[in-house]
Amino acid sequence: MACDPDAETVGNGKEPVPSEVADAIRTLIRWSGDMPEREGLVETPERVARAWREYCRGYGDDPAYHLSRIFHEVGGYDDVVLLKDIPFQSHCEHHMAPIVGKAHIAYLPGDYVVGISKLARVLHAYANRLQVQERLTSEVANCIWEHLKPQGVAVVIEATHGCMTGRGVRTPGVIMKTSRMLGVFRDDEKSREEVLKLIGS
Ligand SMILES: Nc1nc2c(ncn2[C@@H]2O[C@H](COP(=O)(O)OP(=O)(O)OP(=O)(O)O)[C@@H](O)[C@H]2O)c(=O)[nH]1
Ligand SMILES: [Zn+2]
Repeated sequence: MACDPDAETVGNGKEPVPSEVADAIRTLIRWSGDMPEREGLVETPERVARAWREYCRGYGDDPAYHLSRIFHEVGGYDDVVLLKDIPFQSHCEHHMAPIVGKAHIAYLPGDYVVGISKLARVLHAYANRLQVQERLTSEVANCIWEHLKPQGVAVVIEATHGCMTGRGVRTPGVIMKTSRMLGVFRDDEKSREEVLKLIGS
């Protein structure tokens, strides 16, 4: 079941919800202790189904596509490019609970640069799936490494996990931080220190 990556069409009420999906959500509501037939919950299964299609629209969004329009470096700029504090939402694959945070994506150009919004698009294409934060971090870095062919990539992600706040260990305020460094940011300590200082997180 592929998702349409376009948020304008996914989850906007136009897509029919298969009856087995709505039935599954009714079962979950009943198992949670409520009555799916009561007035306020009658339309909830369809809403929830569409909401999940929207949360998971990344399955229909090819991250590499966003890096398919790259261009030769312009203006002699040969230093780090950083997109900082990119907000994102994802869902953990263990509990399907929200992961909410921000990402910092930096690269040291090789022969190519890319429109800066495309880095955020790559992030969202992977984040809008069921994830673990470590894999999300690696996937974003690897995709940029492979398709932009830079000298270095650094991806740092800081996020809170709903499965640790509203349930389970119930420890609000905890931030999980992950990083993935490739190329010069992995191999050269000075370059790594510089990019981490620029990210400043
Ligand atoms: N490493 C990592 N762990 C995650 C992520 N999201 C959720 N988790 C953890 O996944 C683990 C699943 O552990 P289980 O013991 O199988 O599940 P559980 O009994 O619900 O665990 P508790 O959350 O401790 O109640 C938990 O420790 C979660 O905190 C993530 O992105 N990365
Ligand atoms: Zn979880």
